[in-house]
Amino acid sequence: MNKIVKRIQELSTLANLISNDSELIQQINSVIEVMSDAYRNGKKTIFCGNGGSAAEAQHLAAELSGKFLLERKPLPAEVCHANSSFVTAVSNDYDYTLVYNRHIEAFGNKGDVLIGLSTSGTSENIVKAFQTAKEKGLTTVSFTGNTGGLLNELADFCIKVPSENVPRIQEIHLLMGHIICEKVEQSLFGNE
Ligand SMILES: O=C(CO)[C@@H](O)[C@H](O)[C@H](O)[C@H](O)COP(=O)(O)O
Ligand SMILES: [Zn+2]
Repeated sequence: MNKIVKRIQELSTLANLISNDSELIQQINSVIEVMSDAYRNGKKTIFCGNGGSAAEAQHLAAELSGKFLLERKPLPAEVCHANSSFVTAVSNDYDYTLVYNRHIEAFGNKGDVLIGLSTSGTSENIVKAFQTAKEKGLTTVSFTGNTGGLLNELADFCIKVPSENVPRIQEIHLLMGHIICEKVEQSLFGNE
């Protein structure tokens, strides 16, 4: 089969699989409720990820804090890697695995929601951030691949994409993130 067609079909097969996964759909619904409640209580969302998942994290944060589908007020959302001076200083003076953890120490507050995107679920900087987030009373949500890795046990909600294919998992993460942004926006501003 043509490689291009094969890749497209991998994604559509995976999307089809999760569209029939009632447990996963229920988890997405729970995350929408948790985030909407957090915003109603004046809290924020913090996203984190590495590599392509860092780009997805900041993409989703911008949908909330900038603009998505509705005309409405901005919702506070940020990523752990946006300040390059902070990232380089903490990496240089301490360790890269502590960067996101330190961001949560500095900016995470009880009732905020931390969303970590990690295909393996084992990225050490995300794991450490989740440990600190738990101690500080944030609600933790992970988007992972099929096993959930270490984040499966650590996160309050671990949404596992049933695949080991890193780019396809990331593409589904973005789909789920977009759905969550749409529904949170709808739940907070839908009747305005
Ligand atoms: O975008 C990609 C692969 O599609 C890469 O940049 C990928 O995100 C990086 O290798 C990450 O470091 C992988 O981390 P994780 O998903 O295991 O947490
Ligand atoms: Zn990529």
